[in-house]
Amino acid sequence: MIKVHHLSKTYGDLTVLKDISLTVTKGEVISIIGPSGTGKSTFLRCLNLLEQPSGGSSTVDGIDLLDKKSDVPKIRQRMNMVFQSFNLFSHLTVLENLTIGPIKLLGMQRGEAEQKSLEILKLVGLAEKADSFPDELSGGQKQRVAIARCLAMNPEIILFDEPTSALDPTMVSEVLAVIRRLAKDGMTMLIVTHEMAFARDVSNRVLYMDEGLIYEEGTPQQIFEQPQKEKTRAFINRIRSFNYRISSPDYDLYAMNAEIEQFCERQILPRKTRHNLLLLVEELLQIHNPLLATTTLDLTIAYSEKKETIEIILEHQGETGNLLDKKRLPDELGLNIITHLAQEIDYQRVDATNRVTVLLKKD
Ligand SMILES: Nc1ncnc2c1ncn2[C@@H]1O[C@H](COP(=O)(O)OP(=O)(O)OP(=O)(O)O)[C@@H](O)[C@H]1O
Repeated sequence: MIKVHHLSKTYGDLTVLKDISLTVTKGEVISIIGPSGTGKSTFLRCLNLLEQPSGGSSTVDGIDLLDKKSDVPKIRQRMNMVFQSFNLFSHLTVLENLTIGPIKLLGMQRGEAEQKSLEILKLVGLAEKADSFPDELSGGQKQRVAIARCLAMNPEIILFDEPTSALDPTMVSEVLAVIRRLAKDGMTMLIVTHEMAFARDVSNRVLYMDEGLIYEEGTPQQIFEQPQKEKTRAFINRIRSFNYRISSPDYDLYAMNAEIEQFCERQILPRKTRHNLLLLVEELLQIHNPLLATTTLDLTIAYSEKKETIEIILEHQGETGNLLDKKRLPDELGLNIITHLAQEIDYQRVDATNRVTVLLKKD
């Protein structure tokens, strides 16, 4: 679908992309990770010609992107991009933001464009906001509109440039849930992201970029669990999230806590943060303990260096239900401790999984 050969990009004396080669096939979901300033965004921008590559070649379904005669608007329609900063038209309603592209660029009739756009808004959970203006929406909703607008152009590939970086931590999950849904529906996507837990579970391939190259690539398992090269290892060690599967009510709490302590050490977290994190995890597990008789619990602790946030995610299959719901608890003692330590608590049902996400309060 996309074939990139020896692509390079320089700005004056600065070589940002040295030599990038990549083949993307239909239905692939590829996450691009790596330290800041290593050219991840530049690479995406070169792909849909927001930046002119300095050398190499790049084709989409055989169309040469660097051929001056190629139809750039058409290329951008097929390979549409979602930006960090939403880029919505503030003077247009949500629906108009979606219909303007299909009407003006694809020549679609207004009625058809509106009908299709409403269906897409439903898909991203925002049908009731069709007549709102972007300023009336939260950051997460704006980004979901931006994704819907991108879908309205009926792209074959979507390029996401750090779609959650401009969002408050509490709004990240709603946007990631929409991208997950697209992945499930088979959309081909390239996603530059700093959300490692997400990159790990949504992608079938992960590219680690450094030194102007795709320094290492592999399955999420290979890149996150067994990176082969020194720089990848160092990067992953810095950002890696902690995962622990608990499958019995008699699980070894001490062993798990020791691993969490080790993880905190690697992230160089202050002692008070470690203490609060352990306490929060303990209380959450206490409340969820009855589930262990019938199902497993997946615990993830994700530390974002960039945002300096720690998220605790507890996932379990089975019936829909939020165990942190006051009405379901015999007493509120544990919940009070959790509420005291948490900045935000969120419950979602995603793909038959119950997911509780708790953001640890900052010191
Ligand atoms: N238009 C430009 N002119 C000059 N230098 C630029 C331009 N755009 C990007 N750069 C430089 O290119 C390098 C790579 O930037 P880029 O935004 O692609 O990195 P990144 O890996 O996406 O970083 P981050 O994760 O922080 O977004 C940086 O050093 C940046 O300053």
